[in-house]
Amino acid sequence: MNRALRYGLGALRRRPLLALVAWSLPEAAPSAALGLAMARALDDGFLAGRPVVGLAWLGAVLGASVVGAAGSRQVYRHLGDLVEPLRDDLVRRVVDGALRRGVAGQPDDGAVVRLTRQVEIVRDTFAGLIVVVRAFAVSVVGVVVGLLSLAPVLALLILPPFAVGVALFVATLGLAAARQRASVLADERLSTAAGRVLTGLRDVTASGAEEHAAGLVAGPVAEQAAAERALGGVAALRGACFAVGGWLPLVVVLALGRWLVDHGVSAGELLGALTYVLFALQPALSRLVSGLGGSGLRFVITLDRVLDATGFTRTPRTDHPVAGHRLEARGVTFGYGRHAEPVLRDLDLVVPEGDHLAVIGASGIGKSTLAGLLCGLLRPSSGAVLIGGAVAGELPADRLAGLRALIPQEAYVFTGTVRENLAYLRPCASDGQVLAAARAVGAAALVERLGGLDGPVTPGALSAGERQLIALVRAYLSDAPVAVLDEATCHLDPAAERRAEEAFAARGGTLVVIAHRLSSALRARRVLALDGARAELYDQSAGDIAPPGSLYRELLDRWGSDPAGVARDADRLDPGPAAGLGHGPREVVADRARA
Ligand SMILES: Nc1ncnc2c1ncn2[C@@H]1O[C@H](COP(=O)(O)OP(=O)(O)OP(=O)(O)O)[C@@H](O)[C@H]1O
Repeated sequence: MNRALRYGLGALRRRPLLALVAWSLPEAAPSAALGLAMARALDDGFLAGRPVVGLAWLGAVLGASVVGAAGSRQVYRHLGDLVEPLRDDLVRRVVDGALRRGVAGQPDDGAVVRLTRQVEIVRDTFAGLIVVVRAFAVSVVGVVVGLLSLAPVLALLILPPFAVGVALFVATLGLAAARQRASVLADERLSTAAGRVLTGLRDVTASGAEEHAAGLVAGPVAEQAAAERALGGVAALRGACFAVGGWLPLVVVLALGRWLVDHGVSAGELLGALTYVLFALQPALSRLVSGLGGSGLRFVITLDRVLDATGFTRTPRTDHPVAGHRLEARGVTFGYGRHAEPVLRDLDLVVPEGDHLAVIGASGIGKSTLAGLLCGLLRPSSGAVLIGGAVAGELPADRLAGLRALIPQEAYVFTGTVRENLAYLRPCASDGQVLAAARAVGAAALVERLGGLDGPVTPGALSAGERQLIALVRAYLSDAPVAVLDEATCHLDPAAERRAEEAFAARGGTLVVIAHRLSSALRARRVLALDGARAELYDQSAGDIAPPGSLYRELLDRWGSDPAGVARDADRLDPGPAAGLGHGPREVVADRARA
């Protein structure tokens, strides 16, 4: 099935769909009543010399219309519940795709245009499609019920040719979509070719290159003309389908009129049957043909383009089987941009549940990149990153957020109360839980200084270290079993850093620390050392501390180790050029938080 259609069908939520179907049923009443009331009005009323009875039957159509209108009113209320989730999902994909490309060094300047134009087109055409298909189904159900109540023989004469017409039309849709797409592409090619020639018109005239210029656009013009002719052929095919489905039933009933009357079908029933064809089936088929042929094709083609632009491969499943929170990188290679040198190459790593892993290496070696990959924010160029056995980058955002909390170097703090900032990832946390988290991480004094949980937070008035403390409490408090600290304590003094890290280690779950100081690495159970070419893993709990010649040993020797975990700024992990590992020491701001 076409990708866009599959996506559209996948976006239909069961509950709003059922509500829509339920409220559509009353709408079938006018279609069902139409022919039936005509037949009775003629047979029992006007032909029987009882005009009042005839008028009463006609009045019944009005009554049925009121019932149908009440249903329609509800239908439009529920339409939004069906359409808006599709729009939200597309907006999320477009933004997600644009951000991913931006992060990967391929900024997407057209994202906003796609967001505002193409997504809105998809939303509108999707709604139009639902309305058209639903109205068609409602009319057909009404007519089938009406015809069967009127005279089953009439149903046998009318419904088969109608069904053939509909089937033929549906069969042409694939061809129509292909030709419509070809026409759009031909149109784009022509615009490009004409644009090039027209912008150089002065030069073309000056150099007498009219013929050459005409030759440049002649091909695209011919292509566009052929595409339009092909579309004309599709329109003719549609006309033929309508003739079969809309007019053939009428001809059949008229042609067999005499025979029908001889076999007991009354004049009123004949009139009723013709009414069904002319006033219910024909309009329904006509709306379906123009609706599917117009907004339906527009929906498929525009949605296809949006999905292409967002790098869509398949609808994210909401039932990803996540078992636990073990992190795993399998042969991961990642580079920022298709032609950029990979930052990480063929990395294999398993972080079991409950592990405390420190990642060390020179500045710019790829530690933050690894953190982004493990957290599902970046997708590997090749290989896979798994969380709990599920591909991290394919997990829905809310699922991912429930599994891991990433605290970056630049802490995000927003204007609001202290409570809002601290409990952002767990809004239902009690005051006691929030304060306990603040105490554990070492932010109790900061909370007090800010005026308690109801005190105001003004981001600009906080130091970098204070902002980090707030972000740390926020992540500590979250339910996510995996915490990834990406130099999240670099603005704290060593003692404050130690307290925060120890709190996270004691919190339960997995802790990954992109280490800023050797003391951080020494606290971890395992250490992953990166140097671009190598990735070495050491198990400190097994006494496997930095064997001679190892990367880790190199760092320890150069800066001096602190096995007792006594923090000093001298142990920061930013080797200078002398180390042959990095790009020079960065300024480390020892921002002693007022904790
Ligand atoms: N968005 C990006 N686009 C292009 N290149 C990037 C991007 N982010 C990082 N890089 C490059 O990728 C490499 C690895 O960067 P990364 O931030 O992962 O290193 P790091 O080890 O965390 O460094 P630091 O310790 O300085 O934070 C660097 O050369 C960096 O310049």
